Amino acid sequence: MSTEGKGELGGEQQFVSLIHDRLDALRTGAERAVQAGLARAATGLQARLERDVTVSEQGRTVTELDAVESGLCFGRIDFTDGAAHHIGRIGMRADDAERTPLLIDWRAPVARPFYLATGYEPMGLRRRRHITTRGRTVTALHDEILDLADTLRTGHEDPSGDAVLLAALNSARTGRMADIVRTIQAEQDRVIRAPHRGVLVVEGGPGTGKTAVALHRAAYLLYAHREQLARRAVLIVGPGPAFLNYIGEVLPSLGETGVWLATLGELFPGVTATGTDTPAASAVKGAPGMVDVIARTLADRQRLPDPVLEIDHEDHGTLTLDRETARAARAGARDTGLPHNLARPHFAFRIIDALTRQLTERIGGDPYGGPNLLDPTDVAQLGKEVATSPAVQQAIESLWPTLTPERLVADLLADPAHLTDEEADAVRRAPGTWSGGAFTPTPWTPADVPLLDEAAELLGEDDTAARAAAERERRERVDYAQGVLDMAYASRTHEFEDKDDDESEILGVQDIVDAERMAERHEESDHRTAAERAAADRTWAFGHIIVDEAQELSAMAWRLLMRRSPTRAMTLVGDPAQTADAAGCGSWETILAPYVEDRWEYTRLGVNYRTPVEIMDVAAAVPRAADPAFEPPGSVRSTGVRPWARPVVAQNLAAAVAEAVKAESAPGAAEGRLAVIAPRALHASLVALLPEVSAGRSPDLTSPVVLLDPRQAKGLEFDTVLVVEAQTFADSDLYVSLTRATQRLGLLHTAPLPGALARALHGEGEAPGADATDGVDAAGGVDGVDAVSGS
Ligand SMILES: Nc1ncnc2c1ncn2[C@@H]1O[C@H](COP(=O)(O)OP(=O)(O)OP(=O)(O)O)[C@@H](O)[C@H]1O
Repeated sequence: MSTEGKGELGGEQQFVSLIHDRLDALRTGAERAVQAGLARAATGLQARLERDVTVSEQGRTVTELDAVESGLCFGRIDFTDGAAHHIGRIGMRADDAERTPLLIDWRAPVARPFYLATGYEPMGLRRRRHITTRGRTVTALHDEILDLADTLRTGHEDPSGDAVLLAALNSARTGRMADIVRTIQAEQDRVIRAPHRGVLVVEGGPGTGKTAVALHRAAYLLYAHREQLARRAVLIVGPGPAFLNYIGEVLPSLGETGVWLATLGELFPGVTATGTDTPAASAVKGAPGMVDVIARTLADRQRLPDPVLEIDHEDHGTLTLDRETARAARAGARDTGLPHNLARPHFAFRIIDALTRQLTERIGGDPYGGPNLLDPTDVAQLGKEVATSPAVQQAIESLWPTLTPERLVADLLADPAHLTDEEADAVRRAPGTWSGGAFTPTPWTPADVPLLDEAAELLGEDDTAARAAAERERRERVDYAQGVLDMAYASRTHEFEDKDDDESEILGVQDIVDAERMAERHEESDHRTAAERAAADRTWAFGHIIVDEAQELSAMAWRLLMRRSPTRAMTLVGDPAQTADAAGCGSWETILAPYVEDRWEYTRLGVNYRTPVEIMDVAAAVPRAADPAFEPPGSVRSTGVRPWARPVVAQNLAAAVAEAVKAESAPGAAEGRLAVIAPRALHASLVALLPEVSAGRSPDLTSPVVLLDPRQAKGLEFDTVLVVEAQTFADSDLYVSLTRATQRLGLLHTAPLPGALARALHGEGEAPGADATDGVDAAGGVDGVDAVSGS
């Protein structure tokens, strides 16, 4: 056996320094281009356009290059045929004539053996190397020998092949999710690189990497289908603002900034959903029956006179509109099949026509039964007068009002019809409150957003005025562009003029671009990314949609998402055992059948990378109580630290939590971040005793101690978790809360814990202390050992 390890670290250091120099050069180039662009006085349309495009594109490049700096190169694969590639966050080429590849993008097909090769299936590899860096310094190498006949050794061998993975999993959390690009596991890689078309469902228990995989899949899809997806944008839907903050850095660290991360509550432009619903309200609002309820509420707004409507026409006295005439007009408008606001002119036309006939009859009617005395011009004039009469317009508005989605849904919630009494009571709410002469609208909730979207579909947007304005603007741009072209023609060079135009090979700008095209190009100079434009457009069709915690979405939410995904290119990740929302939609079959029937793929992730086995054994007792066959995903780690539980008397609860936080933050306990997960009703009292804590709707997760309610904890993770009053949590909330810790878990409770959980904590058969005692004293120190059971 020989060793080629001498100088291996030095060799890799040389390479890493080289690619960082190259990164610097690329960044400097982009920064200079931005500076030069900003300094350039661009007067013409074309020049302005070019300048703006350069500044925004190069600006984005600078941001992207900055973000991939850390851990730029993390791997190397050596093939048995002597070829070798370094793998990194982005692809880079040398600045030579051949543009020699330096660093291979982790998403490139050639990088795949880095993630998939095994001793059994080496995929042509002799060796896989993990390169660990701090800043620009190489600090460690871990080599796996995949060609068993290979006797060369480097001195950096990692026989188990999981040292880098375990180091990543054991490292202290930062409050921001990190990418897993260095250690993607084979089952995850297959999901990440699955075909872009169609619906892919990825199911897996807590900590199996569903979120990580979803994010890396977005980056992969953008790499593999850049042309298409950069234009149509990728949307990732996550459960809440705290979660989006938590995952916000992953995609930039992979060099991707063009993905829109949003909660359901953000998917209706112009509406910020800051309100919350009771579980009963969200269940009613999410049910599929709401489609019918909204449609019927809208139909109610298309009213009929009862029995007649008297219209006081300014010039011609009272006109009467009877129920039958209005009904015929309504039927005609409905028969157009157009949305409400677009069908309104059809209704109005029929009403105006009927009223004009009435007036024509009154003014020109022959009492002896002869033909009407008015000629067609008089009738047309009368029609005009009727149509422009404010009283007539008002009558039409009262029967077929122009509606906004906000108006329709607010009215529905204020006075819910077509629901059972119980459902109506659950959702009923005032549109707002008056105070000191000012009206404050009731905030929208996330469950309102799909209702607004549904209403918007039924209402349609009367965009006649907007389209006319857009056409006016376009004409102005064309005229301006024509002016620019005329000037360009007038100022063409003498040489050019000396030549016969037809034969000339020198093309002027007017030869290659006409005014229409130039105006279009100006319009294209909307420098927002596709993701930014998509965020502002309710009708945007996304190139791909990824839904995290997909099990939470209601039937109404799925309707909204499917509208945004006409091609049905979607990745849905979730875990039915963690379903918390009462409106959560049940099985994947139920969710997907209306949209794709059974044409969807299903895959499972089976390894838990987050929660050590000691914690998972306890957490699994919760779903197992309802389903004895329940099997959690197998944990990849064990810490030797058992979760603890401590009963406390109610009046001491906040003090006991503060004490536990202190003890769990002391040297010797886990480093990193600690979360207290407690019912919202306790937050005020806990905040009072935890001065350093970050709490609220979107707490700062990078703070050492964070206070969350169980719903906010969804998708997050911390080194240490303290669950307070677990016995009050719904099962799924409890399961989620218990599976958030990477190192240590403690429970504080003022009443007995659910039996199955207590037994798991205390060891089978041992009854927990049901009566609360003063836990602070009884705890006898929070050393990670259960003070109650004494285990
Ligand atoms: N291949 C991997 N390499 C390193 N870390 C990983 C890997 N896969 C997952 N992890 C880590 O495991 C933890 C759990 O991952 P993630 O949050 O994606 O799981 P999840 O399935 O979405 O969990 P939950 O459903 O409980 O929210 C994260 O810290 C993630 O970085």
